[in-house]
Amino acid sequence: MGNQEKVLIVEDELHALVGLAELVTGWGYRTETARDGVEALEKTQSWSPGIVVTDLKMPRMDGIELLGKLSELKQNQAVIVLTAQGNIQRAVEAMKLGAYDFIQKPVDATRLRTILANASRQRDTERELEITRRKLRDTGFLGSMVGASKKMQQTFAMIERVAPSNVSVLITGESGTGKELVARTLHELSPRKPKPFVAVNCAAIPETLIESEIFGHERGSFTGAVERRAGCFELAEEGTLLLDEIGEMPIGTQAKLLRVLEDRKLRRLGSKIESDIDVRVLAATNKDPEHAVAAGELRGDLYYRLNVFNIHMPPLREHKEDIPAITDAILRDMNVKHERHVNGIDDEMLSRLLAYDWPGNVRELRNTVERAVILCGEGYLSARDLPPGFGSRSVLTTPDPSPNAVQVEVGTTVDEAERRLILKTLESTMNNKTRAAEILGISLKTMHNKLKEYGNVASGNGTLGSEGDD
Ligand SMILES: Nc1ncnc2c1ncn2[C@@H]1O[C@H](COP(=O)(O)OP(=O)(O)OP(=O)(O)O)[C@@H](O)[C@H]1O
Repeated sequence: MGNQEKVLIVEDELHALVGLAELVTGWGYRTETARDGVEALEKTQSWSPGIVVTDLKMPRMDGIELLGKLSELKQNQAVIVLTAQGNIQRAVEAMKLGAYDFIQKPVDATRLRTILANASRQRDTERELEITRRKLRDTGFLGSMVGASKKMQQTFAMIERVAPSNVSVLITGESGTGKELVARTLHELSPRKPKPFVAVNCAAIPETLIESEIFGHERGSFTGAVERRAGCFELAEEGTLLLDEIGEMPIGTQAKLLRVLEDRKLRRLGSKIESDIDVRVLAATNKDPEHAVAAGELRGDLYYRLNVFNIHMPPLREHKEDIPAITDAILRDMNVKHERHVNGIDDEMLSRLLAYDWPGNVRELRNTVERAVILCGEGYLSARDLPPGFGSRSVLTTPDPSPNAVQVEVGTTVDEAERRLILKTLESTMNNKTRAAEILGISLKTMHNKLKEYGNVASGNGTLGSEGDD
């Protein structure tokens, strides 16, 4: 066979150990041996086997403990467990802990050979994927994220480092910098990938509903709770939950959230029963979390619980060198979305994009390019396809009253004047509600409530309470 896969065989019974090692070496694998879990751990560190075949019952450290330690180290070995006859529960336990497969003793050589061949094939595929991922990262891609600048490469490295584990991550950065995209990428690169990713925007949900939205409720637990409803935690079971705009969550709800995170147990509103949960929790905020803690908007203990790792997204103006590549990726998306055939952008447009400060960050770039793709349709985008007045001023930082003025005649009610101002500001931010709320000095929650009043219902793709980009 000539397979050069490295196989570590762990067995306390010397006779069996030697026999297995000879067998496996005879099939063309490189083998090493260990007499218990402790020795096996040392060998995995120094020799990096792709496959570990281990007995369960051993002195010092047994097979189950070894499995746990290996999965903590995240070296992704395929672990094949040897179990005593009739001890199927232990085998099931091992599979739950991430073992690749199990085989009963006395070992059937044909079966072991097949399992090893399959495990080795799977390892090859994983390695190829890893190489492709690394190549892509070197050229500036991580999942759907684009960025070859030093700042983005540092972010990518951090994402790759923390993605496979279960730790909480607090993602900070200005609005539109890609915080939600980071959360999705963390999920995509984690073993939770096949399970749901649920995002909930805490600012977009009225205070009275937020607890039921997050924790779920039983029928009749409050007025309006006509039927039992699963909350975000349950929807994200075994997957990942992003709590967006965490600083906007009411303080009382923060206390309940902290308890859920600490106990890993959940009780729906109005229920007496607690159930175990397995959800990885990520949080995002565009505020400075330390200021939010100092201002009493974010509980300090919750902040420390969520901020096990911090990923800070830089504003686009600090990594403008990524603008061409990000624009390219957006163009490809928009061609598909709007069935257009745009090939690229011309030099003048590119220099205009590079000269601008992008207060709305990548979201603003995305909206600008989308508009241009719709207008242009095919060939190359040119400066003509940019919005009127683009770049001559920053609509978001220094509003110029002339093009964005709101007409308010005497006799207009205060409510109506407010409505016009809110809608006009929203128009100037290309429907970016977070930016508009910032400009108006109101909370995002108030913005959403107002829009609901005006009959403009917030939409989002799979995001509960999302403000939507487009
Ligand atoms: N590095 C990137 N590469 C490609 N697209 C990006 C990148 N960063 C952000 N985007 C895109 O920009 C848009 C805004 O990103 P996202 O919604 O993740 O920002 P955010 O920081 O969560 O914003 P907010 O604070 O307003 O919720 C999305 O369409 C996202 O796909």
